[in-house]
Amino acid sequence: MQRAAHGLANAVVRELRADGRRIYGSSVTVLAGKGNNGGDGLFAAAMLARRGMRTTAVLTAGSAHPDALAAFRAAGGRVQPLDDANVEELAVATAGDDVVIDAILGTGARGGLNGPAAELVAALQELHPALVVACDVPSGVDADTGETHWPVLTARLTVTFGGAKAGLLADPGEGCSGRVHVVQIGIEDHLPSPALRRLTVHDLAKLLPHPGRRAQKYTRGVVGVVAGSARYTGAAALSVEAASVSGPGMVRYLGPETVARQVLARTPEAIWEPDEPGRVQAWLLGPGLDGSDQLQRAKDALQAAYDGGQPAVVDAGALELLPERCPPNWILTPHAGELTSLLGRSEVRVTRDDVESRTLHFVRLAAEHTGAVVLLKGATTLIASPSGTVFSQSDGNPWMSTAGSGDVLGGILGALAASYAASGLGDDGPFAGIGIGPEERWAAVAAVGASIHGMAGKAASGAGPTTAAAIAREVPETFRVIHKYVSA
Ligand SMILES: NC(=O)C1=CN([C@@H]2O[C@H](COP(=O)(O)OP(=O)(O)OC[C@H]3O[C@@H](n4cnc5c(N)ncnc54)[C@H](OP(=O)(O)O)[C@@H]3O)[C@@H](O)[C@H]2O)[C@@H](O)CC1
Ligand SMILES: Nc1ncnc2c1ncn2[C@@H]1O[C@H](COP(=O)(O)OP(=O)(O)O)[C@@H](O)[C@H]1O
Ligand SMILES: [K+]
Repeated sequence: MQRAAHGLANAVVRELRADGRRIYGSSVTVLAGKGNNGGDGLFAAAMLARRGMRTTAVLTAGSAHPDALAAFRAAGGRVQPLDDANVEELAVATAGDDVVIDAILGTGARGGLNGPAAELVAALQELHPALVVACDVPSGVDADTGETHWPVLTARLTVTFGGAKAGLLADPGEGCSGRVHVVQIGIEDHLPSPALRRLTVHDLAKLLPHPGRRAQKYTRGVVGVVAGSARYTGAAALSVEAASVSGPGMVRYLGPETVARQVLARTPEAIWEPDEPGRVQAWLLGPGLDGSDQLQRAKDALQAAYDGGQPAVVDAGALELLPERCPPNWILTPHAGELTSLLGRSEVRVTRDDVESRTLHFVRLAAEHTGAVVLLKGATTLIASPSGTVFSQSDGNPWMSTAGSGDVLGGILGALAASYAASGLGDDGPFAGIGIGPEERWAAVAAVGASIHGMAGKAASGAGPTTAAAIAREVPETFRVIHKYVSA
């Protein structure tokens, strides 16, 4: 607990300094519950008091961790028990402080806040405190699932102990957590392996396909794309362009001539396949499909992938064409609305709101039911393997929620699937090197794609508007940025 508190106090100090604030004389209020989470918060506040901060503890449950409370008092902290009568007064006072530490509930919570603690947090959320730091997990967020019991005080920083909890890496919990800082407290060897895995740029550097010296286009992987229609020409143009710049040997486009002309005007490297397509190592099926001809092409391609054992990235309109059970090297890419329909196909009746409030649960369920990798798009993208592993990537920014952004993701994924299918995901390759087992490799491939898409989008956006086309154009530079980490 001392290590955790120390890590928390240090993180508060760093955050204040980064804001250009002095530590001495600044004010901090810790909202302390009665369990160990409150204990961590009180010990941390005692350390901050000894560094000259003006400290207040609001005890939200009447009692508090006895040793931590004693340490806090001994360090000169002021104690304010919360009750029905003083909620408003304490909310206003707390919101005026330089720092608020949320240490009401941690991993031992059952359900969310209630009574005066809930009222205090709801009032504080409205008052927008300058800096909120959550202890271990924002109170009200389920540490195991990311499901939230409102109200929750949105943190700028969550200081968590031992390892990043799943609830900090899946929405809506991630949306309440701000940046996540992990403090090692010496119990890591005894913790179960984390339920969610996030690939870092160092992982990507190891995993990205790299053409060997004697590479030629057919050894690097060919991706077949069935996308677009007279109505949604752009989806074809964007997904083919994105596929083409994501490192395959070649892109074959299947679709009507009118659309193909526009696709080729943008990406002359692509090959139009009016009739029987040539061989491919992977498929991208679905962006912007409309009309029976394109649906038929997607159906035929899906059948070819099924029979030939090729990976297929299945998006948008093609999600309706899936068989009941998919091969484990297929990657389905629904957004929350499409996941709702996908689950409906296996008799799981949910609304989009249900999916958005339990992202981890439903993405896992969809992978279980379909047998495929399911990539749920959103601010945080979750990728569930049918084997149970879930990756969480959050590399983009909200400017990426723009029409066609998903088509670009599809193109990136299709190209990567072709590259990996051509080079093999081998037993002793880079995936094994970073502890990714054979049964979770296609999910890892999808996570690589989601991460590249996010990084490219963030680079294209900076901190302002961007377009899907700009995201695609940023992909080659994103590969170069990642490759710089190879020797780092
Ligand atoms: N584990 C470790 O190795 C380490 C753990 N560490 C720290 O411990 C934290 C976990 O501590 P914890 O187990 O004491 O639980 P915690 O989250 O403080 O709250 C539970 C308390 O609140 C109560 N309560 C429950 N639900 C409630 C609700 N809805 N509304 C109101 N009250 C509710 C419940 O009381 P009950 O209802 O059972 O009487 C209980 O007393 C963890 O997040 C981390 O900060 C670190 O020090 C590093 C090492
Ligand atoms: N708030 C957000 N922050 C970061 N990325 C986002 C956000 N919202 C959406 N995205 C990303 O943008 C893409 C949107 O895809 P999709 O919903 O299929 O849109 P479209 O069909 O218009 O292309 C996804 O990759 C998703 O992860
Ligand atoms: K907390």
